[in-house]
Amino acid sequence: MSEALLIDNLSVTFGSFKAINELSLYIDYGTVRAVIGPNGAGKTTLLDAVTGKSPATKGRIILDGRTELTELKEPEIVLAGVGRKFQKPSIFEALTLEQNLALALRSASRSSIAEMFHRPGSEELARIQTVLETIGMAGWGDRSAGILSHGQKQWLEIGMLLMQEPRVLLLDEPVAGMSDEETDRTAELIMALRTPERAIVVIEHDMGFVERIADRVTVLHEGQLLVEGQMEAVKVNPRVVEVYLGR
Ligand SMILES: Nc1ncnc2c1ncn2[C@@H]1O[C@H](COP(=O)(O)OP(=O)(O)OP(=O)(O)O)[C@@H](O)[C@H]1O
Repeated sequence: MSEALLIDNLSVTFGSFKAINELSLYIDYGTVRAVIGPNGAGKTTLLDAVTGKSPATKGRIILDGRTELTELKEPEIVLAGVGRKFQKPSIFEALTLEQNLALALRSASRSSIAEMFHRPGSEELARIQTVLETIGMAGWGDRSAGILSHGQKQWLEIGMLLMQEPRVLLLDEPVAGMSDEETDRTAELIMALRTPERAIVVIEHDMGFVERIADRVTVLHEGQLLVEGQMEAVKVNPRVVEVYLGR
C-alpha cells in the first residue's frame, strides 16, 4: 500500500526566512504520527503546507501515492481526503450537534448559508449518528453546541472532520486546555480513529499524551528534521533533549 502522505524535499519560505527547509518524511496508513519540537520549529507551517494554507516554495506533498497536493487549492485538498482540526474549535455554537455535523458535510464545497437549513437525508442522518457514537456523544444530536464543555467542543470538531471521511487527519494541539480526564478520553478517541485506511498526524506539546498515542514521533527544529523514531528512543535522544525536552 502507498504511504498516506509523502513529504518530499519540502520548503516553505516567508520572505527570506525558511520556515520549512528541505523536509522529507512519509506517514503510513494505520499509524499515528506526532510532530513535536520547540516553538517556531515549523510544525504548524508543515500542516499549513499540507492543507494549502501556506504554499510550498519547493518540493512535493503526495497524498495516497498519487495526488500532488501542492497543485490543489484548500477546498480541493479537503475533498481529496485531508481533514484538519485547528487548535481553536470552529463549531457553530447556536446550532445543534447534528446541524454542525450536517453542515460539515457540505462546508468543504463552500455551499451557501442556505445549506445550513437543508434537512439531512436518511443516509446522512445515519452517518451523523455513527459519528456521534464515535466521539462519545450519542444521544446529544439535538443539543446546542453552545452548552458543550471545552473538551466536548473539540470532540465535536473532530466529528465534523470525520463527516468527510478523511484519509489523513491533521490535529493541531488537540488536548491544549483540556482536563486530565478530557485528555484521557481524547487519547482513546484518537486510538479508535486509527484505522488501516487512515493516517493521523498530531502536533502536541503534551509529551505524556504523545507517548500514549504516537506510533512514531518526528522532531522538527528550525524547519528541518532533527530526529524521527519511537517515543522511547526520541525522548532520550541527546539532540532532542538539548533543543526541546530539556528546556
Ligand atoms: N505567515 C507567516 N509569515 C511569516 N512568518 C511566518 C508565518 N507563519 C509562520 N512564520 C514563522 O515560521 C516559523 C515557524 O512557525 P510555526 O508556527 O510553523 O512554528 P511551530 O513549530 O508550529 O511553533 P509553535 O509550537 O509555537 O506553534 C516561525 O518563526 C514563525 O514566526
